[in-house]
Amino acid sequence: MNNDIKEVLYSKEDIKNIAVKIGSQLTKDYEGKNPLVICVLKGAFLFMADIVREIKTYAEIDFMDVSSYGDGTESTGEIKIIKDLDVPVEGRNILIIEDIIDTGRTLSCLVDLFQHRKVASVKICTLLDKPERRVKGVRPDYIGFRVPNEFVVGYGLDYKGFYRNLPYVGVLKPEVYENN
Ligand SMILES: O=P(O)(O)OC[C@H]1O[C@H](OP(=O)(O)OP(=O)(O)O)[C@H](O)[C@@H]1O
Ligand SMILES: Nc1nc2[nH]cnc2c(=O)[nH]1
Repeated sequence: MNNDIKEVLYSKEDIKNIAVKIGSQLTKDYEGKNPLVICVLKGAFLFMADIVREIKTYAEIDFMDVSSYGDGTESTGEIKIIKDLDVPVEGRNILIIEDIIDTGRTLSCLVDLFQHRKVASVKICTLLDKPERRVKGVRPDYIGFRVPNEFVVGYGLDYKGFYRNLPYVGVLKPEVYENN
């Protein structure tokens, strides 16, 4: 699997360090606010697990499964809610955890949904931001790294279901796409 990677962009250590840094900021920002921290599945599962352990104040967690990519690397422009939250969100301080923001369609849809559900606040924490690809005006509040306009995999991010279990974020070799 490692042989399919052209370049490692963020190592396991880079990711650990940024999770500690963002976690410490979140601890300060959410002290006394009892946030509901929401993991957007599947890609954010590893970042969620790392980031919540760095939030050193009371926080509840929940999961949503949302899909915006039908196959491979191209956006379909459609957002599907596959699994909704287990708890009501009215009046809550919501912190959405994402692995990547690309076109912004997924987050734009989610922020609208939470505002419609009358939350007290909604903020976004993403490991990766790819601002060059934005078609919706979504601005994350906490960003791990700004990535170039390349399709990245690893640390939760997949290509056709694979590579999520890589401990780092990297770029696939072109021949991997060509052979698929
Ligand atoms: O900004 P956008 O263009 O909307 O893209 C970002 C979304 O794409 C990825 O999810 P994906 O739908 O691939 O599902 P997954 O997390 O299950 O891999 C990622 O986890 C974000 O949710
Ligand atoms: N795996 C992966 N999923 C994405 N979804 C939106 N952008 C990306 C990306 O660069 N990699």
